[in-house]
Amino acid sequence: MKQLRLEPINLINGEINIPGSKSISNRALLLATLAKGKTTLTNLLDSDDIRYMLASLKQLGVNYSLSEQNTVCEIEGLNGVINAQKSQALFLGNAGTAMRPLCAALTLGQGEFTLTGEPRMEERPIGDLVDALKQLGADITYLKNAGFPPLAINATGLNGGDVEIAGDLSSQFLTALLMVAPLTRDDVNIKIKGELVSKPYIDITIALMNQFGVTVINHDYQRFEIKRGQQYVSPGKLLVEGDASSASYFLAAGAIQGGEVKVTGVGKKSIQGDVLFADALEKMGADIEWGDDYIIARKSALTSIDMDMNHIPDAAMTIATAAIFATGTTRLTNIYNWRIKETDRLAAMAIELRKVGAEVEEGQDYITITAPKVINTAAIDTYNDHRMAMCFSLLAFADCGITINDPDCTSKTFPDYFTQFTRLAD
Ligand SMILES: O=C(O)C1=C[C@@H](OP(=O)(O)O)[C@@H](O)[C@H](O)C1
Ligand SMILES: C=C(OP(=O)(O)O)C(=O)O
Repeated sequence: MKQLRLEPINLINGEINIPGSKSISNRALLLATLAKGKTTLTNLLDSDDIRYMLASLKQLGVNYSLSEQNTVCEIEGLNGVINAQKSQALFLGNAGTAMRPLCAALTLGQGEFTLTGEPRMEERPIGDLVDALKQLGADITYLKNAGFPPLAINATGLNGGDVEIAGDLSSQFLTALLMVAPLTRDDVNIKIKGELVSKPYIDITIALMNQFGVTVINHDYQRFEIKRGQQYVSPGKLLVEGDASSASYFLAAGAIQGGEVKVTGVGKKSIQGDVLFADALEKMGADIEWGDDYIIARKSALTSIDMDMNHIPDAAMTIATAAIFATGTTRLTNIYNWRIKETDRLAAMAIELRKVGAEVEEGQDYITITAPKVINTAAIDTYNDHRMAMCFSLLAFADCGITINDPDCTSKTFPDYFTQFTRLAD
């Protein structure tokens, strides 16, 4: 296994233009496919999760061209649903933002499809989405375990109408349902069962649907209405914002060991909820400056926080490792769904934080972290989870440095993360 040794970093400084948002890239690719007209996406993310979406679209006959760096994509919209003459088997890695939306989108047209993924994808639930799509007439079969990929879809189009969907495991199910709703045969009225998690991701979905000309009426995240007869229309050009979750590592770095770090491509005008990570960091004592299109974090003494992190589950992992550099006990709550992401992140985080000497309490849906008096160096296991690798890079600010096992797992969302991180430390 490859290992990356990060020697102690005494100062981190400078500016980084954050690569495109994963959440926006994959949503925009799918909406551009369904839309009328040609869309040019700029600052598209070039990473595994986006490659799975792009490869699937190609296999489904969507015409697009990519620039040399894979960051500009011109897509010819289908002006409607995806149909396939012969059955198609799509492999979607471990990309939730490809698996869930494509599962829904493929039920809209005609054809036979199978959706498969990496072993971990087969442990990540999709039953709540499948149940909702079945209420609208979808024919979906589980090929291994009920409630989980791989799936077989026999598509004949979706009826509209009233539909209930559980919201308490993942917002991606609702995102997928919302995106297909305008292309069903009737109005769609969605009722959320249970408390919806990760709400800001629904705001991203609705904002992008708006940019493609479709209106969603949101009744306080409990009911959503989508009127029939709406059509996705290309906005022409669409600039993908920098990824706010990816920005979190650099902002935390600035707060712990700046100098100052400026992230560009994401700022106060962002549609991504993960920019609220900067507020959480500020609560810990960081000196934060906001611009329309940038955020700066400067070094300050950090103290612990006790915070509900349901709205920023991905960036919350960065707070967990930043807590090693804060006084007091940090408590991150309402994060049950960390357990069903790339790995069981609550278990993995607890094990790895203990390796560096932290006192950790792992609850079913929370974690508390007390920094050690002396931080130990360790070889951090990353569980094929890009965010485990990236958030533990902050341990390079300890006097003893850190070793990251399998650092290349960042390819899911940020292939050259460690090059960029160490560049700012030079
Ligand atoms: O819709 C999205 O783009 C995402 C939603 C979140 O998932 P959950 O809704 O499952 O928390 C987040 O963790 C994931 O990285 C991306
Ligand atoms: C949960 C994540 O990914 P996915 O889109 O596969 O759910 C993540 O990127 O942290």
